[in-house]
Amino acid sequence: MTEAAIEIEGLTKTYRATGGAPGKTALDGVSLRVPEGAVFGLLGPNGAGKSTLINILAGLVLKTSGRVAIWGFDQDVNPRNSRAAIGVMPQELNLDPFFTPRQTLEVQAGLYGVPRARRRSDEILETVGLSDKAHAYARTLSGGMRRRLLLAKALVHDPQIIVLDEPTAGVDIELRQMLWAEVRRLNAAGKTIILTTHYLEEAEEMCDEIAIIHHGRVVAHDTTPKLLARLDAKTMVIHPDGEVPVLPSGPGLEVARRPDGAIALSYKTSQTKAEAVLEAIRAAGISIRDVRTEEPDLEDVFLDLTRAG
Ligand SMILES: Nc1ncnc2c1ncn2[C@@H]1O[C@H](COP(=O)(O)OP(=O)(O)OP(=O)(O)O)[C@@H](O)[C@H]1O
Repeated sequence: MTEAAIEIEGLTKTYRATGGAPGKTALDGVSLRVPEGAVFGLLGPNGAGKSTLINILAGLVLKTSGRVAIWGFDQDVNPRNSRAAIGVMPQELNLDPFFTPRQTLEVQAGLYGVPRARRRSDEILETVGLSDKAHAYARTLSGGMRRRLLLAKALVHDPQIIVLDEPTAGVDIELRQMLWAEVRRLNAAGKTIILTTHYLEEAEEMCDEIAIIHHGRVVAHDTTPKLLARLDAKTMVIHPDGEVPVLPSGPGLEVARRPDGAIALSYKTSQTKAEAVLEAIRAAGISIRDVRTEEPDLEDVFLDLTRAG
């Protein structure tokens, strides 16, 4: 088994009641292991507890109970080392408006105790495409540029683990591509990546492993292919040659007409073989002009797990 980049055991967080608002349990016994070198997706509906979890990892929110170890360092025993091993690109675009990108990175490097000789501010600005803005005030940067700068900030102390909290929410295609290319590059260089996203297609494409959080609990955690295999559902879509007065039928088959004239036959791959589906089509006297299959995607898995409640 690969080493764990992050190990979380029985993590809970209850925000205290304030000014009339009741207390809120945002994390309710979360246990997770993020393997070294993974691109790990943290998914969940709004309010599921993702930001709370990330903020605890980043040392910005205090947990109520449980254990968190980052790069082998227990947060309670070794807070400095565990903080040094992780860099977080937050969701909010909060930057000091009077610092230039270069100053921002230098200040961040100072906070993390990176010696001058080992600072790479110019190189990092180049990587995120901000070299020409190195000396512009942060308040003059566009939203996309601020996001690039936040990523740059997360990289300053060269952490082993990089957390990106919804990095591509509301960004244009060019920036999204740059961010994903950067994630791939960092991962190829050996970094462990944790990201939250609302774009399930992206999680499906980018992540080796995915955990789905719902109401502060982990409701699923698996490799992406295994998570997708869970639904065990397939749909065969055929375009018939000619009229189809009677739809095919058979055990375990759900059959429907589509508006474009296609016929969709859904079945569970564990119970029904494709051959049996084809047999049902032939038995109904249908000749097939065209056929394709549809498999469930992450969105189906996600909805299946989070729909109830
Ligand atoms: N500082 C706080 N005080 C009280 N409750 C909070 C606080 N921060 C978050 N919560 C509550 O904890 C729960 C989890 O919030 P969190 O922000 O972690 O969810 P999330 O999964 O990141 O959601 P989103 O995708 O919308 O960012 C929510 O019910 C939220 O209202």
